[in-house]
Amino acid sequence: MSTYYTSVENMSTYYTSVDNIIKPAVFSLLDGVGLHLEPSCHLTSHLPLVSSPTPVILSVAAYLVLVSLGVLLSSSKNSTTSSSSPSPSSQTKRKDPYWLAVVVLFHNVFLVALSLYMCVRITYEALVVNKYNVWGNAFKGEESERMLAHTIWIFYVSKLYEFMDTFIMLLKGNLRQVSFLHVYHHGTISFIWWAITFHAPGGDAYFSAALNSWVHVLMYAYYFLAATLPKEPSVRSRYLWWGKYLTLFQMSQFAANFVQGIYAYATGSYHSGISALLVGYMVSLLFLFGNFFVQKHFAGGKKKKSA
Ligand SMILES: CC(C)(COP(=O)(O)OP(=O)(O)OC[C@H]1O[C@@H](n2cnc3c(N)ncnc32)[C@H](O)[C@@H]1OP(=O)(O)O)[C@@H](O)C(=O)NCCC(=O)NCCSC(=O)CC(=O)O
Repeated sequence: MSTYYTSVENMSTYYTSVDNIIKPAVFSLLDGVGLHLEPSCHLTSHLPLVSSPTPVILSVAAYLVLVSLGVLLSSSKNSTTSSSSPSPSSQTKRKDPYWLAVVVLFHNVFLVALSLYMCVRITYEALVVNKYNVWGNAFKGEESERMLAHTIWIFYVSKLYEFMDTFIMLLKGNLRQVSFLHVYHHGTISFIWWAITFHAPGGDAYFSAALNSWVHVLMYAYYFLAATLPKEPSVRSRYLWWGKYLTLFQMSQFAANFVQGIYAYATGSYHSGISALLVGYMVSLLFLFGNFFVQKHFAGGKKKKSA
């Protein structure tokens, strides 16, 4: 028992010394680029994973290491089996192990339900309880904003949970899905929402959180269908034809956040550093998703079909 307590104590001392390095380094780096996040918000600073950037930084680092290892392992597995590569017809019949199919099913159902909850709750707290306008809202840190701030915290934590998407892709052997776009998006979005949860979990931040939650209701419903439906191309084109419009909807979301970020920056309604970060980030996502859309539905997609 005492060795257990000693090792817990050692771990916590080790974590504190790591935190003492990472936390000031991150804040001075952010200050250097004009993103002043201190002081922390009193409505969220006591919640887990908020008071310091260290947990989110370590989580992203662990995610990147695991994904790199997963990609290396899958690639070497693919190259050793390439001599006996399966025919396209056997690939369409390839089945995931039962346990993985169940995990994917629950993961997607859970995220549809959670995203729906977050979308409704954030919209209700912002527009009904706090009587926000659609855009141009400052975060005041008032008591009436507590529930909104707490739901934004759930939204931030859900971005860490969404790392599961990449592990699902790797476990299914879908290396094509583990793209730069995907890893860039998953590896950065949690840090951005940590910054918002830490300093200003309300005001105009409600807009992108509510909109993204709504997009994710549809996205995880799409993934749920994609995982449950038979792999025959005729079935997929019959029930998953709307994937193309989902991508366009995601891009419209980024465009709306881009314009909203410029509006918030220009009017000074919300934190200027976070608004500027949002604008730059949306440009990168628009570019990457635009490229994904063209590759999948025009260039690469057409080539694949004719191959
Ligand atoms: C239509 C999209 C939603 C997804 O495009 P894809 O090319 O990945 O779609 P696809 O038809 O190949 O996906 C079907 C495959 O995903 C598997 N699948 C099922 N559930 C999954 C999950 N939770 N995560 C990852 N993959 C999953 C299915 O079993 C199936 O594999 P099988 O065929 O083997 O059964 C697109 O718009 C998109 O987002 N593309 C970018 C890629 C990406 O990583 N997006 C998600 C994070 S970005 C994001 O989240 C932005 C945002 O916030 O809007």
